[in-house]
Amino acid sequence: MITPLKLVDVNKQFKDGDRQIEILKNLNLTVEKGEFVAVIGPSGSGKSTVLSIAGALQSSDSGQVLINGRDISGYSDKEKSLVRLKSIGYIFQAANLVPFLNVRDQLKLVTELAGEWNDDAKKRADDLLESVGLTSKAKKAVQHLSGGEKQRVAIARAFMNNPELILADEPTAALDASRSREIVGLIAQEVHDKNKAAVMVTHDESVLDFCDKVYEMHDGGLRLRK
Ligand SMILES: Nc1ncnc2c1ncn2[C@@H]1O[C@H](COP(=O)(O)OP(=O)(O)OP(=O)(O)O)[C@@H](O)[C@H]1O
Repeated sequence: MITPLKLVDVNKQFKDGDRQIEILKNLNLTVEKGEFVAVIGPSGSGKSTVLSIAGALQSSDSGQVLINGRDISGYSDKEKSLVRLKSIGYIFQAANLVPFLNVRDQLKLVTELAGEWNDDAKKRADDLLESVGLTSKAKKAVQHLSGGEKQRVAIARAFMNNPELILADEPTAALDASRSREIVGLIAQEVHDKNKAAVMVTHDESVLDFCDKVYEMHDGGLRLRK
């Protein structure tokens, strides 16, 4: 079985004035198919940095980043953008939708970019909208949706290109408690039903019961919380 995400001895430093700070130190993380993993930890401990390295949005200084078994560390920008488009679905704190497009067209857009807007994709868009409860709003411009509805569109969009890996950075930050559980429940459902791998960065302890494993940032690495 191919492992969707494996980080091996990843290091990352940032410049802080004239000194270097080590944010990630020999960090290791493996996420298998069907696994929904949470990463928690104090502000500034490096959670978003882990996610953006796993998502080919920034590079590590050293170590391996294996997406579906292939080390992307040495990939060109063009190769990395292909991995981002086809193999990874992103869900951010703000849903980051295109305001003037309707709900269904948000899903169409990412698949058109991948050159795959065919009959299968159209069916997948409709199935995904149904699974997040938005069939009746498919033609509505997203600027008129509530925060929770926008986040549900973002979830459907993240799954649209059938990526093996889903990365979510504080997906509930803008939502109240009951909407937060609804949103994370939907991510868990998609991950488990479709055998995807997902990593969610969060500070929201009330949604951790949806996750199969919870890791805490500790001294630049990750440790499993019992
Ligand atoms: N591009 C950058 N240049 C310099 N420093 C950075 C950069 N990106 C992140 N940092 C620093 O690295 C540290 C870790 O940032 P990161 O955003 O990963 O933390 P986090 O755990 O996600 O925090 P939060 O919970 O507040 O979002 C912080 O001190 C941050 O200021």
